[in-house]
Amino acid sequence: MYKRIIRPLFFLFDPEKVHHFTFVLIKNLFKIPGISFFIRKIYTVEDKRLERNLFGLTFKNPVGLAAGFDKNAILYNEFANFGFGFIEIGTVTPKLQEGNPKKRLFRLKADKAIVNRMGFNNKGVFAAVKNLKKNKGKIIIGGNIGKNTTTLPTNYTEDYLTCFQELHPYVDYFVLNISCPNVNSHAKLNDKDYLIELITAIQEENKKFQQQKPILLKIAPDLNKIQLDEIIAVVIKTKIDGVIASNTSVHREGLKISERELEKIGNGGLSGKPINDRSTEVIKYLAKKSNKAFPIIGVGGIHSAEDALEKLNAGADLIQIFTGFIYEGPVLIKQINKAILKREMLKEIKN
Ligand SMILES: Cc1cc2nc3c(=O)[nH]c(=O)nc-3n(C[C@H](O)[C@H](O)[C@H](O)COP(=O)(O)O)c2cc1C
Repeated sequence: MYKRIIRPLFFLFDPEKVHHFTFVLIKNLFKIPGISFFIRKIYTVEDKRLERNLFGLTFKNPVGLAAGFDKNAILYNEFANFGFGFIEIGTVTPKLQEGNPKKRLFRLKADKAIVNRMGFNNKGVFAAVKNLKKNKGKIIIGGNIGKNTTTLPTNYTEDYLTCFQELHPYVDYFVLNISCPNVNSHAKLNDKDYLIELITAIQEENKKFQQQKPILLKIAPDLNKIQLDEIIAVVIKTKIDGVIASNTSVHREGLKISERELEKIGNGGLSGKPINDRSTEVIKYLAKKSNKAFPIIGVGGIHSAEDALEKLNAGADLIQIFTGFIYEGPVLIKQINKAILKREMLKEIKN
């Protein structure tokens, strides 16, 4: 139904408008009595063998919704019914920001991909907190945090700290987003010494709370081996809880879309099928080189159960989807969970 009717209809219109329209539609759909139960029945796979214990949290299953989809924490209660094991809200910044001028979101249909240069458009951390106070407690929530575009490099840490302090009571884990290709001035966030300084400041703040929350680092898929080695060194030195690999890519190799069309689209981060292999390679490298010293959340180009299993085999402990959710629909979550369950059952038989 999704791929035959809903997707072709949605794909006739501007992607950003469709995103907002879908949010209104889902919000209203879930006002119908009994709909949560019905949707849960269709999409959820419940089985103890899908559970994952990481960072002191119990995930009902390893399939999450990646950051950027529910930036302002509007639909996480509703999305919880689609079978996800966790949902990451954000990226939120201290102050509301409009992001880059429109048009800034593009479908590359032949490639099953998206290019976006949204630029951290969000309503600010206080709006997110207001929405998170409505949490019905159905699912693990991650808070992905960043800095405002206009913030001076001297105040980056302050921005991350503000988001961290405000969100702390309302999310289960944190992600420091240091890898968005759509906001300039990320150079400093690639600097190893500054990264250690930032992580340490956030960890110190974490200690002030009665219950400490896990903190992860979200990295780009475009890092070379030297840069990945640096990330490993930073993670080990700071003992940060884990890494999310990866964000969108600035590369454009191997796409089916014509050069002319690509030029018309312009800058932005590429997501979806074309970044699948690169993201898996990054996960594999991090896991192998570090001797699996820290948990990894694998994201980037998962459009099928096979893609998801590949990420897990490469060393991911959990996975997230974004572009695949748009192209394949919510059934993808169920397909992945069923495939993971099948794998667990086979393991049991072998043992
Ligand atoms: C439109 C759009 C907006 C995004 N916004 C964010 C964001 O705000 N913060 C973030 O960490 N990642 C963001 N991402 C990156 C995704 O979370 C994910 O890492 C990336 O798209 C790769 O996964 P995918 O191929 O399954 O889409 C965004 C991606 C897209 C397509």
